Amino acid sequence: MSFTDSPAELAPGTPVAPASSAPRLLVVGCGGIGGIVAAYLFEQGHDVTAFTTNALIADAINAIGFRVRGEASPGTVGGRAVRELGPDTRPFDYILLATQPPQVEEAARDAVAHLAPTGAMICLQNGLCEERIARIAGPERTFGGIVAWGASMVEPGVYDRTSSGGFVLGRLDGASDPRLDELARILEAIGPTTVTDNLAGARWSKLAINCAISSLGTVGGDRLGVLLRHRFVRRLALEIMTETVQVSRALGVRLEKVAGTLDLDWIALTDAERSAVGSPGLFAKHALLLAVGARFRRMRSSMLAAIERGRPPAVDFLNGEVIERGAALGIATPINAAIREEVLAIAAGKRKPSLALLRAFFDRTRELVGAPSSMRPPPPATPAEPPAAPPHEPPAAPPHEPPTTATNAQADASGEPSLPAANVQSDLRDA
Ligand SMILES: NC(=O)C1=CN([C@@H]2O[C@H](COP(=O)(O)OP(=O)(O)OC[C@H]3O[C@@H](n4cnc5c(N)ncnc54)[C@H](OP(=O)(O)O)[C@@H]3O)[C@@H](O)[C@H]2O)C=CC1
Ligand SMILES: CC(C)(CO)C(=O)C(=O)O
Repeated sequence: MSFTDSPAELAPGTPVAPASSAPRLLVVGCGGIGGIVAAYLFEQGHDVTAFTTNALIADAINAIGFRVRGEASPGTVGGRAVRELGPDTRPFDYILLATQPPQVEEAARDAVAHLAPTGAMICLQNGLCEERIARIAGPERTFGGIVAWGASMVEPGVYDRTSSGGFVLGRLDGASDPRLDELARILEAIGPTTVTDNLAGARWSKLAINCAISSLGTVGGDRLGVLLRHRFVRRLALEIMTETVQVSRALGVRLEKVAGTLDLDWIALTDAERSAVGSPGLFAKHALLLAVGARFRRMRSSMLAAIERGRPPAVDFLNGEVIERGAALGIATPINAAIREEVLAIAAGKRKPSLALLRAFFDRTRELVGAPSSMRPPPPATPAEPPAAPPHEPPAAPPHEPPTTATNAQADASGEPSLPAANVQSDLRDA
């Protein structure tokens, strides 16, 4: 592939082929995701440049390298981070955008001059950012890259991979593209990577998860495992995901399973489940979320991390998208709207994230959903459950046992405290 000095947008439908020589890769943003992606790419010997606007991060990486720990970690990887890209920089074939959503358009505008005419920018952001980037780089040069694993930057240049998982790549128009296949082969070193012809379906499924997990994680101020042990948190997650699924269905989106297993269409609450408690279906959904919480227990909301670093939260790119698109379609999204307000209050310093704050949020929002509270007072064997209890009791628990996956909560490779099976059983009662 030959590079030109003035990369330009491709006309729609222009056939493109991957670079015939080793592709040049640029990672923009060296926080949790970008730092780990860059570390793996350096480790694999790719032609990669890591770019950050943050001097502390660049200095730490340039002094010691990328220090990665956690799931399948490569350890410390030598590599450099730059804070400037000179005009003579050779164009890149793939620019992986790894900023938070509020900064992604600015980052793309700054980087687009360095994108090869036949290259592509990859949105690693949660939300629906591809549409924004396509306006900057052109739809032919915009790929979605759904990140199905978790990461945190614990200090500049020090990264914690909080779960395994890979990527789902795709184009907005769903077309096949040899560049997607090439990129998938490159990213496979980080985790299993698939190419989808239904990017919208995969994006909306991930959006439903982030609207719940990232926002509840921000208000609750803790890791996923701790939060999802609480029935009221799972109930909120189900309500937020249900609203999101309803909007996506109205938009005609065919939802994809997340990581090939988590089926958002199935997990969305039925009308009966929204207003009643104690059905076997609801019990199974709680069991699934409990299993997800056990499997991904170390995940921590990147939105909470951004707020802690004094950055704006991505909530308008997550719940905000659902609220806005729902309003245009006449679909009510009261819990998404309420959690957005709560996140903004935290970002403004008016509230501090905590489990008690999340519990108060749950109690306050019961009237919005018109559903009876499904929470009975915590059983004595579950000390983690907060004391505030709704006044009335739910119907008796369904008779059957939760799926075995829920009790797998004890299996733990990370050294994090695990959830005893007895607690899982009692916690699932009265789902
Ligand atoms: N963390 C996770 O587990 C997951 C995250 N994601 C998505 O990945 C994205 C990144 O998340 P994460 O890595 O955790 O976020 P971080 O906040 O840890 O990292 C983002 C980094 O981008 C830097 N940055 C901001 N603007 C620019 C710019 N214009 N050019 C270069 N760098 C810039 C920030 O600098 P500074 O440090 O100065 O703020 C920060 O270091 C998010 O959009 C999130 O939606 C998806 C799945 C999982
Ligand atoms: C890892 C997860 C799901 C946790 O909220 C996430 O995507 C994020 O924080 O951005």
